[in-house]
Amino acid sequence: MTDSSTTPLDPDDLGALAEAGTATVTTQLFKLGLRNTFLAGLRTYGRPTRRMVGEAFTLRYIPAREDIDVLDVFDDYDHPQRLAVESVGPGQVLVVDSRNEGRAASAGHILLTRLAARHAAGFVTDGTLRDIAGIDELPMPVYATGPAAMTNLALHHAVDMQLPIGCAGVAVYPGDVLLGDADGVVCVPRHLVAVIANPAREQEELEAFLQQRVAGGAPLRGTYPPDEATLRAYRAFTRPSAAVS
Ligand SMILES: O=C([O-])CC(=O)C(=O)O
Ligand SMILES: [Mg+2]
Repeated sequence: MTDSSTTPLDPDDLGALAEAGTATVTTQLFKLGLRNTFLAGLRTYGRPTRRMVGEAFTLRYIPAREDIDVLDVFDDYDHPQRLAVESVGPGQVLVVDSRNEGRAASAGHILLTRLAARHAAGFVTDGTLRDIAGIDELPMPVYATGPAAMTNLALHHAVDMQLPIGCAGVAVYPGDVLLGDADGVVCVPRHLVAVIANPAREQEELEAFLQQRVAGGAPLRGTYPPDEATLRAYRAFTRPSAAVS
């Protein structure tokens, strides 16, 4: 296993991923052989002004048991769910393994309001959320499968944090980078962030050019993927002085 948890992250690389978006980033990871990086089936909530990008802070739920998971356990402020919310650092994304179990919520408006106040970059669960109307007003991006009113204790037992988890069928290691946009969330293994940042930026710029050509009436043949003539036109468009020499 690659222990990349200490690989430094360059803010410029994170910016490049955020600009590129999840579609381009999943393609870049696919080019490296990684096919299972997209957390499928999640919806986006909140009113963020920017795309979600940040390192994963993981929290794991296992199934609740009636004799252990009673409402009184929340009297303990050090309950792992509460502790996780109060431990996430600025710019980190709290990502919860809820086992795709949506019949009880992974969190609610108060916990996610606190997370936003701690300047977290976002919240991701493969389960559901309660108080969804309030959550949808938060300035922080939130991803979940939908709403459910029942509190998490009914079916979830928060057991540990900052260990590798599965979320929506994808392995998420603490410190991996989660990128979210309107398509959903992709998990970028931390050591690959620097590898794909520039290629992702280049793919995004080229595709913006191709998109304009197709919108202007160009057929797919010769344009998408671009043939030599289209690539020459692209280079002339991006570097006019280099193209004439
Ligand atoms: O009990 C819960 O699941 C948490 C909750 O409602 C909230 O954070 O507002
Ligand atoms: Mg609530």
